[in-house]
Amino acid sequence: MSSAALASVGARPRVAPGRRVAVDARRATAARRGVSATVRASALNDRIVDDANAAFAIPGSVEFVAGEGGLPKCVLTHKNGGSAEVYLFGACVTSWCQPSGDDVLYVRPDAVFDKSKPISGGAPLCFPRFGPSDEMQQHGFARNSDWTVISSSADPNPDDPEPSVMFKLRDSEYTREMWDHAFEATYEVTLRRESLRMEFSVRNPLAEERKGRHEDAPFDFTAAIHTYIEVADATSPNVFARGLIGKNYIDKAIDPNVVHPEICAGDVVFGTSLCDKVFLKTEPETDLHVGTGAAVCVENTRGWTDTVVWNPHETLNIGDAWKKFVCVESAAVSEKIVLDSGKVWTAETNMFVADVD
Ligand SMILES: O=P(O)(O)OC[C@H]1O[C@@H](O)[C@H](O)[C@@H](O)[C@@H]1O
Repeated sequence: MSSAALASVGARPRVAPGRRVAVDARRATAARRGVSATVRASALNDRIVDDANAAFAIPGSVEFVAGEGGLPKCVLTHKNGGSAEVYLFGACVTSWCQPSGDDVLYVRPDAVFDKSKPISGGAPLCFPRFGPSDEMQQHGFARNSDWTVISSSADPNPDDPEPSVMFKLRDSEYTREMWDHAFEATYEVTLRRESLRMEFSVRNPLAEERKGRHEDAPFDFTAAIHTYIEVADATSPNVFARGLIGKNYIDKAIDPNVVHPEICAGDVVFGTSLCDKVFLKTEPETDLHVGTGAAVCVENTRGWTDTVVWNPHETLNIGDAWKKFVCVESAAVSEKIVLDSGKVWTAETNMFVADVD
């Protein structure tokens, strides 16, 4: 060790031995608390998995297991070998596998499964705000909340069941701190032979159902299913989104508050810079050609009005992983949805894979 280094070690402020012990003791207590909080969280997760299995498991079709970080997730399995996985945290679909085992969805390498932030990947649900907001976190609190399971089924045909699970989220102290409205949201995910169906509903309950909580009043919201789709290489000319020509779009990479949207003149390609485009009043179907001779078709069969296409390019700290996905998002953002008391708004997305070569 050089004398300069020795001098700097010696120059450290001295801590009185008693104080050091106190600090160490506090650290040890905090560490013990951390450990017992982790143990408690893990016991709670196990109980949620057990309870969900007891109430909603359907052998061979619907099962609940501990996923990444021990978080509870639902696994839907189709007789044809396909499967889908949905975390109760955020009601986030993180996987949709074809019978071949290929996953259509993409989970980012920086995704964490400890509830410190939404799951970054799969198909996070954005509600009651899409994008940044003064009232709450980006894309709303739904993807940051624990949803509960309320039903499952494997109807309609026992010989060809379509496994399905439904989740519910209601207002809580946490949500009302940001958005002071009573609401009930449900989200149903169904694995069909050829497709994945996601139905999202929001209900504004009547005051009489919530004694003393609130008065009948409308609320407004925006929403989206923020689907990450895996692609071969986003920089390839064979990777593009089709179905948006002639639609007005807001280029958020340039100005999210633009007044006069541009008109889409061709397929949407990626690779040169951030792509963050909100296409307004779109047709039901947008096809993402993923560069393998297949396209993932995102069909907004009900409710959704708009389509967002996002590829971050190098704006995230995820190395080259930005080349592995493109988001095609079913959205209701061009006009806020206004929902009166007693009314329900429903939107449905159906995804399927098509050969394009
Ligand atoms: O990192 P987040 O919060 O999941 O958001 C990712 C992106 O989501 C897209 O839907 C938005 O259009 C982008 O502006 C945003 O950056």
